[in-house]
Amino acid sequence: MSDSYSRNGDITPNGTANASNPSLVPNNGVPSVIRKKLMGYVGFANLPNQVHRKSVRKGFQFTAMVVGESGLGKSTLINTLFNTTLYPPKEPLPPAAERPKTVAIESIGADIEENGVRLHLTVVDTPGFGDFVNNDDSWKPIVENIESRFDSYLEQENRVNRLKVVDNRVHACLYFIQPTGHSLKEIDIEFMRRLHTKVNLIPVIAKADTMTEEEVADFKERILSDIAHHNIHIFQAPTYDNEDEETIAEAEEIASKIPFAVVGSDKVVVTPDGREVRGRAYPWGVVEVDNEEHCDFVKLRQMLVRTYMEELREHTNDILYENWRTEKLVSMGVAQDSTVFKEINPAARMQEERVLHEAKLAKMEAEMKMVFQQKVQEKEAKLKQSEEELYARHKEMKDALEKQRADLEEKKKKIESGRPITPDKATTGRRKGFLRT
Ligand SMILES: Nc1nc2c(ncn2[C@@H]2O[C@H](COP(=O)(O)OP(=O)(O)OP(=O)(O)O)[C@@H](O)[C@H]2O)c(=O)[nH]1
Repeated sequence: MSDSYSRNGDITPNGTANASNPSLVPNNGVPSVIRKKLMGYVGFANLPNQVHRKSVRKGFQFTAMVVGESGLGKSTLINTLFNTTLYPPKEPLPPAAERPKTVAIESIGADIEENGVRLHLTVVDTPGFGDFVNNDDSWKPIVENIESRFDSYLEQENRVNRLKVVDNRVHACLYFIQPTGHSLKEIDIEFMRRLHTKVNLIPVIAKADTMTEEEVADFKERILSDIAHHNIHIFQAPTYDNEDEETIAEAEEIASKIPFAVVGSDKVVVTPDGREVRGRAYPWGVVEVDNEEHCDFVKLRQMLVRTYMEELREHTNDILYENWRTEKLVSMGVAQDSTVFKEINPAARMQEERVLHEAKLAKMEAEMKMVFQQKVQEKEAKLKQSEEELYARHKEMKDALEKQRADLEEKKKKIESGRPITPDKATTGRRKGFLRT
């Protein structure tokens, strides 16, 4: 079967491979992707359906946090977003003196189902935020709550049995900005600055029906410039290279509406032309929640629920939680083992190989030096020994000559004094040799 394919999967007329395939050109040693066309149905096109079936069976967990001053319409918007009365109608607020003096954190959980898909939704409310005379530390209990959720996840990850990990981490934080029409307040900036590395921030302009279209546009511009000025990172809908134009256009359109100017209402009203819509009725007309010309509610729902809920969960897990976890473990003195990354980082691997090679060369050089020194020492020792031997022989010969000279001196003296010279035993004695001949 494979004989009739080229490496890029094109079937050539004569059944041979297409050698001019650019995908085979080595790319700095990194193997290129080889594309294959199939001759028949294999079955992996069903993978998305498998994932879908499994996910539907398991259901989904999503935790959204709502932060903003009292009365900005947080509960109403959550009810409107998930089309349910998650928050029952509220009692009027007690007098200021009787209200708690700190920001409280309250969660409401609900299992909701749409077309057979189950979602366990948790909404974390933060009553009291921004409601005090001094709101300097309003962000603190919220950061602590987000971090304690990370802590609980880390603790579950570190357990021996990790089969039942419950993800209570906050996946998105809707931050409600008061529709003042000016720019961000100190408390807004402080909150976003403290939270943007820990949670996916989605800023919304509350009760946008209280402003005109132009006021909303100007306000958005000022908010965005404040956000950019303070280097605050807000969640952006991601786009991928291989996505179709429609998806990219949708992501761009959603991004263009941030901060979302929203209107919330869980009531159905009748429009002048007789339609029943979710909205707010005014003497001058009806503001429709689900009408994109009236507000950005639809785009917010698209971002939070319809299109990017999974991206929000993924970004929380892969980036925000991962960064927090790294910082936490480093602060606890747990060091990162860099060798873990050597397989996935070719540059680091090459560097490591170079260091090893250099070390090997240095070792060889040291060994050669040692052998050389040893040989020199041996040669020196031999030379010294033969020098000593020569010296000894020289001394011996010198002594012998001295003795000979002394003997001759004595003979000479005797001759001069007229005494007969006693022949030397060695020279006068009869030699056996003479007698025999
Ligand atoms: N004009 C207008 N009013 C709204 C909007 N959303 C909610 N409201 C009204 O504002 C009031 C407060 O709304 P809530 O949803 O209770 O506000 P909240 O932010 O949850 O208030 P707290 O629970 O006190 O923090 C209610 O009377 C709502 O009907 C909106 O988009 N526009």
